[in-house]
Amino acid sequence: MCLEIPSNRVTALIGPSGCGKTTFLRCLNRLNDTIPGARVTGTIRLDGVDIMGQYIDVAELRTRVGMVFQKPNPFPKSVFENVAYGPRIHGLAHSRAELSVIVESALRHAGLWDEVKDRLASPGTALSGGQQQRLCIARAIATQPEVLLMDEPAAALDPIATSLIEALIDDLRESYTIVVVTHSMQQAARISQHTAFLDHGRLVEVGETTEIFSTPREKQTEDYITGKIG
Ligand SMILES: Nc1ncnc2c1ncn2[C@@H]1O[C@H](COP(=O)(O)OP(=O)(O)OP(=O)(O)O)[C@@H](O)[C@H]1O
Repeated sequence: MCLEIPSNRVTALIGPSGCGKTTFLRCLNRLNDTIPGARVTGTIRLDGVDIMGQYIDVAELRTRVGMVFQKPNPFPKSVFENVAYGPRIHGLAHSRAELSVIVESALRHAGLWDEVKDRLASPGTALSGGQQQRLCIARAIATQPEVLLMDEPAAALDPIATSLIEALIDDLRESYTIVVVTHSMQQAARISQHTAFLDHGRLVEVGETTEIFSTPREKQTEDYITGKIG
């Protein structure tokens, strides 16, 4: 079965615990390459090009396909440096002034600028959990990726910080293609337009979110969304 991830939309990956959502997400920017014994079959194409191909530059792939993890993981550096790091190592800025413009723009886009503009030199780890996660999103978008992968990005946050992240995901899809793993079906229904249901390492069904939740085609999907399994 083929999963097409449409651009400028949010695709949610749902399914019972342990069904392989995170593993699948990590295939999309080849993060599983680092796991001994991991083996990938099938084909994953980004803009028509097989990302498992031998000529793919994995570091470049990861700038095109950024990632945000469940637990906010800012670098032990200042707020500014957290966001500046990627653009600097990829040579996206030619001067400190250009770098500042990129950092401000990423922080604005992540909905964090007003809260941190007076503390850019403070450690990123001193921010609240929700702010740290938005900092990680700013860090991910600072290199202008095409795709943003998010692995349960709000799972470690309180309800207010969660709703800020959900609103942000909705804003970001204008500029990025987003794939989100979520444990919460309510969250998938709120934030995504496209949903894929996985079970036991297999893609069972994929479609418009409204259809998956109202009229699933597969019994397995129906059992999951009605709470009979999972
Ligand atoms: N297609 C697959 N083939 C073989 N093993 C797999 C496959 N997908 C996942 N696994 C293994 O199953 C386990 C659970 O996978 P994973 O963490 O990706 O699931 P998950 O759906 O994200 O779980 P959770 O919802 O609990 O976070 C891992 O040990 C992973 O290596």
